[in-house]
Amino acid sequence: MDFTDAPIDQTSATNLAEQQLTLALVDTANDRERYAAWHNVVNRGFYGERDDEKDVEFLLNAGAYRRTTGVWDAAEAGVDPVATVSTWSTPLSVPGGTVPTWAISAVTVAPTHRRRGIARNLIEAELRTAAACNVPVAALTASEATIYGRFGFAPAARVSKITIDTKRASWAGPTPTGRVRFIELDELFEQGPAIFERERLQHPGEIELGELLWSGTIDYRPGKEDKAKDIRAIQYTGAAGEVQGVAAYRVKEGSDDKLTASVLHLAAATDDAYAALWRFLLELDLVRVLEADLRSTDEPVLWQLSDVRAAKVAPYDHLWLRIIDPIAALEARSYSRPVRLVLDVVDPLEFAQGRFLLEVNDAGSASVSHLTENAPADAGHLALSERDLAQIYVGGASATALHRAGRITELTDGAVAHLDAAFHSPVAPRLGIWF
Ligand SMILES: CC(=O)SCCNC(=O)CCNC(=O)[C@H](O)C(C)(C)COP(=O)(O)OP(=O)(O)OC[C@H]1O[C@@H](n2cnc3c(N)ncnc32)[C@H](O)[C@@H]1OP(=O)(O)O
Repeated sequence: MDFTDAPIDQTSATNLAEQQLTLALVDTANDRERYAAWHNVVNRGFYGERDDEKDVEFLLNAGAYRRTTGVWDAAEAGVDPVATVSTWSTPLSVPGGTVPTWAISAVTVAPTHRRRGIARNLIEAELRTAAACNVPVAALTASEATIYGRFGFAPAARVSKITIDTKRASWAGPTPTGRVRFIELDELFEQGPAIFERERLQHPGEIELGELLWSGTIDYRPGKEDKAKDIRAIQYTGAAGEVQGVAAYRVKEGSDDKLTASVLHLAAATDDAYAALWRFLLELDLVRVLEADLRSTDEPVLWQLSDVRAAKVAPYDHLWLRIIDPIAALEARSYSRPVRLVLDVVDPLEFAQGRFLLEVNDAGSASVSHLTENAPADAGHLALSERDLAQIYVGGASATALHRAGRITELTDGAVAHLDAAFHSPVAPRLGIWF
């Protein structure tokens, strides 16, 4: 079953009906009024501005492919829902490939209806629907770190906010022979997704970028140029003239009167583009501070500065994952070491519950089976929660650290070290966008 065809989850629909609430999908192809209302409720939920006609036009074109779900209260007049959620299936980059993933976004519950279990019903419905569509992983970016652990999500990839004192550091990286030039925002809008797409597959933790997410990333929507007057865009082309990278930035006065260049996004499909775009930004005249958010925790630019202390790096949780089907999820990625491990996974919501034998061959491919009997004596053995599994899944967390934190239990000697060695990703996972 495709994610767009899946019906509304009956368990949550029944639960919500007890409060005279209706769980339903918005027909984005035919019901413009309801979609516009739904989106304005999302904006209100995140304290954003109301949409105008141009926004609705853009959002309908760029966002209609998603499952647009709302909750309506029979006691409320009009078409505004009291809760919203937007979901779609997307490939998530994992070491060695991608895994189909249920992306969850735009979760809001109106302040008039908060803490009545509406969000719980929405999220659990999405997990059940993803399972029914055979999508083994769910993903989200969280407004607050305290909400989603109870649903089995864990912070699987951290990102960094990097702040560079540009007067202290000069460029110490390579000098590519291609060219950096300014481009208009509509060119940036067109070129970005293809570059991002090439870059995405090199980084575990990234999801596919469509127009809607790209527009949010660069803070620009076609037809809304007036809102983006201060955004500048650049492009790097290689010696043969092919576009290899793009970046967008704003320069403004920071709190201490220093001109600050804030990078909205830098996408580089090659190391040359990466170096050329960072160098351009680092050498902007008059600018004293360069800041870039949603960067990797292992960003090469830190090793391209003459003074490493010129950069402050602040890491934080960003990509949250939830394992729905451990067999499909674990078989979708590759591993850094051959191992034979039994994982006893405890999951209060039962999606990932069970004993699994993970066998990784010399080529790093896994075969995973569900065990109903005792763990084989010749395999390493561990016990962990569904959240621990999600946290280590793309290589963004250390199993050793989770073991020392009292979360992963080692049932045979050395099993944690084997788990760590196998799950390690040479490229630090990251997610360079919000969704
Ligand atoms: C993926 C995303 O879209 S992230 C964006 C999340 N949305 C926002 O931050 C927008 C503003 N906030 C909201 O719209 C709402 O407060 C929501 C969506 C966070 C919560 O909606 P509610 O319907 O009030 O949540 P609900 O009543 O279902 O609570 C479910 C559980 O989460 C807990 N919870 C709800 N909100 C929060 C919170 N902000 N922080 C910590 N725990 C929370 C509840 O205590 C409850 O816990 P329990 O069931 O384990 O006892």
